[in-house]
Amino acid sequence: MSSKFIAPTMAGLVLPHEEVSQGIDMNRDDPPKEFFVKESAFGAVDSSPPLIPIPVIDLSMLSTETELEKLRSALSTWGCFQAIGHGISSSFLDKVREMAKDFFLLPMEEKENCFREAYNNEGFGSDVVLSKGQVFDWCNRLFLMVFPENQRKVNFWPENPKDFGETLIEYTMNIRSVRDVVFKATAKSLNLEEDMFLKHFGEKSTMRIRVNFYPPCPRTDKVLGLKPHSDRSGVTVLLQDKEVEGLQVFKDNQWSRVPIIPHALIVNLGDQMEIMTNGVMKSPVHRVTTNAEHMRGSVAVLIEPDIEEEIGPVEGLVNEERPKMYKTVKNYGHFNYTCFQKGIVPIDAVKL
Ligand SMILES: O=C(O)CCC(=O)C(=O)O
Ligand SMILES: [Fe+2]
Repeated sequence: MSSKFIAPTMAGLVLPHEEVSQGIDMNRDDPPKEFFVKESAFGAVDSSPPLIPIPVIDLSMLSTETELEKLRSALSTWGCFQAIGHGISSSFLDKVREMAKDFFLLPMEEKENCFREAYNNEGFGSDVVLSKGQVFDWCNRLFLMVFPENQRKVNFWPENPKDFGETLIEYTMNIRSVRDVVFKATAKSLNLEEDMFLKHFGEKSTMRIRVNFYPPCPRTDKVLGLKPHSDRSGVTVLLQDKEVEGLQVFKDNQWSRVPIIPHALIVNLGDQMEIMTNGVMKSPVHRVTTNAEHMRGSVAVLIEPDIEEEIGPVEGLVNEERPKMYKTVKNYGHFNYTCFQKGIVPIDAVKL
């Protein structure tokens, strides 16, 4: 029914939707007002708040009590950390970064083959338009299901760069091993059975990839690369740009810039892990600022439970002192999407 949309671009950015982009003077230097952030509980756009480093965890040391305790503390305060000792080579991480950049730098005619449909987020494009007055992100993304294999929509997969698909699959398989290590250690740090989270995520746990691309933006004071949000996933593993900063995490009522550690992967808990841990561990609110001179890229792998699995606080984390704080939900991804359409914060809607 809905056909692929062809939107004009501004400063190398595909604009969200024909309806939005119509009437915009493409020769102006300023981004359209639809990109200007509004006042919110998360304060103004500030691209240089304090650089308070998020914790660094060595995944190869998680067999020690000290590192396990650091993990528990990181996830119950920040909800995220920089993972080192993950076993993926720096050269392979660089290859993934290059592959993402090469795709975005292709001429628009080549990227058109991957354009998403108007109301579906799989494929390449800008924000899906969900409501009137929506503020748009200064970001284009390529969003693809990688696992389970039978759910891949290969018609959206780039044919160029040539080894895109192969690299993407290899990278996601590497991240699956990172997931297993993190889930087992997280369970252990909470005195739960080691396979607790892996079992709940199920055999058909999904892994989607979101390749984010932020072109330079002339109004860094008004426009965000990505608005404040917490991830809907169970856990997100993020490969940051090696040179251009932009990610910020909201903690204790203030934003902190996340420093670049070139070889690290950022592990970020999503809402579904906050629910499963009965709020012991956090799904942090984060955002991305823009940069006036440089483009920035990032590659996020979003790991979610099988949509048939019911997700709720796990046994062992609900007791008299800590009663059940979240409802049990199925297909949180869909629930999250409908909340956004109604302007509701998804995680708040499942709190008891
Ligand atoms: O680009 C980044 O650093 C963050 C991306 C992100 O938060 C997301 O894709 O959900
Ligand atoms: Fe995110």
